[in-house]
Amino acid sequence: MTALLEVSGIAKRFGRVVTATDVSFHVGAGEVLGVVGPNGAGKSTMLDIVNGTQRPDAGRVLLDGDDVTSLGAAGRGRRGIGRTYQVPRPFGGLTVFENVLVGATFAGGARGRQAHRAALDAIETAGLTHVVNTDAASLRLLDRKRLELARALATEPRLILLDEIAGGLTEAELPELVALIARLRDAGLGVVWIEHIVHALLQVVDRLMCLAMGEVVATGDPHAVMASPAVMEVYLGSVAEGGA
Ligand SMILES: Nc1ncnc2c1ncn2[C@@H]1O[C@H](COP(=O)(O)OP(=O)(O)OP(=O)(O)O)[C@@H](O)[C@H]1O
Repeated sequence: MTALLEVSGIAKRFGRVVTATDVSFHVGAGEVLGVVGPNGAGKSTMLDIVNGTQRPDAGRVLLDGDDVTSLGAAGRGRRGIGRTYQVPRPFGGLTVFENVLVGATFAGGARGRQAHRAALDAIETAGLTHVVNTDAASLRLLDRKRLELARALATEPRLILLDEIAGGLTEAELPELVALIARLRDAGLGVVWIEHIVHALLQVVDRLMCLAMGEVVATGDPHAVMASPAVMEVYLGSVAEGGA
């Protein structure tokens, strides 16, 4: 069966910094792949390569079996790849609705009533209806995270890439976000979720991949991956060095 996303043999370097060496993984529709790894492992760069904001030096990105490696971010957005960023940057001075409408229109390519409908659906799915007309600049962090998600959902993606969306949330706020991601998965989206808060990831991911220094250290059953000697070494090593 063709995976929703198939990434194969990706290599990428920035000057002398190697951020990916032969990285391969796949994600199905209705599946959540968690991605862990120390700071600088190449996790965000991998999302950049999947959504087309960075070009790999080698390797291919297939969406539903179609090679999209040569498409830019806009083209991939229209093919169904949505993305959130580590640091939410809503347009201050615009309401939540206006921010999401921008996502639906410019990233999603929708117009008029269709864009309006996509924005409202995304706002409802992300749990932002109560602040739909609030200035985005005044949102608390959890709602800014939801807004980041709603802007991506407004493009009506089939695959959504989440970059540390739980970062900075309180323990009390995490279950809401985890439940929201589970709902996306249950609605049939493929999800790739990079996160340092491993216990949140483990509540929802179907498979886990650990990256370190641009290489896949382990991938598979989430608990087995976290317990594997290679991953323990990555984490104990990075703890010993004062990292993540
Ligand atoms: N545009 C760029 N130009 C030069 N170096 C870059 C660029 N983007 C990323 N890098 C480098 O590539 C390496 C991997 O960065 P990346 O952000 O992908 O790691 P990460 O695993 O997401 O880290 P973190 O968990 O801290 O977000 C780092 O050494 C980073 O400095």
